[in-house]
Amino acid sequence: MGAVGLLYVGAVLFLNGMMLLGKVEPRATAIFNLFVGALQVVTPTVLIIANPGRPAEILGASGIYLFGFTYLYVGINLLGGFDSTGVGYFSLFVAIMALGYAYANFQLLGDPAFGVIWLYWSYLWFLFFVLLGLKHEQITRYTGWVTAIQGWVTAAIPAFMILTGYWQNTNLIAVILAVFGLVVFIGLWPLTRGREPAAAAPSPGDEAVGAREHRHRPRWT
Ligand SMILES: NC(N)=O
Repeated sequence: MGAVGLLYVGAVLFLNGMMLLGKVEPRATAIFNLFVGALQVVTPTVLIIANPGRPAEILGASGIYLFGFTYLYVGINLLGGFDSTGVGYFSLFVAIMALGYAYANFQLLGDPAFGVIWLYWSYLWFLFFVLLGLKHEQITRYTGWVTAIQGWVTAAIPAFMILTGYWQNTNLIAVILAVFGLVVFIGLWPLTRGREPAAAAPSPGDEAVGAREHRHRPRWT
């Protein structure tokens, strides 16, 4: 059941990445955050109720709320136009907790591939903290790319592999993911630097351009 939710996590991360890259209007993205946020609160609740007395299942399910609440929080923030610092500092909490879940996957649950995936999520939620909590908008484009790529690599593809029975040899998958993450997320840094969208405040002669930028820029930063 967790894999079904994870599939749609892939979609919401992809959409959020596209929003940060200025491709999707923030309020349109907000609605899908509400869908997936609700799904990722219902899913662990059902898993916990269905698995009483199974600590490993409950441990696995407990982490899903970190993300369900993130997506609900983002969706409501974007629709209401609220300040992003709450989501930003909640993301710091998620980034720290994700290190604990990475450890649990490596040491307690015997799933090194998901250990690495939790490290990816810790990194991404730390970027959300820097972007939304500390408001360092210069990493918007970098964060957009990392978010969209993680949607596929940490969620949609693993979920589909689990659902189809191809999620095997998790030691090998862990090594591939670790190398991929290091190469791509370091390589993206110089490629995305200095290529942020123009500043939000347009000059008086730029009204039409400024209005267009404003429509497409995520207002959660
Ligand atoms: N599991 C996540 N990142 O929603």
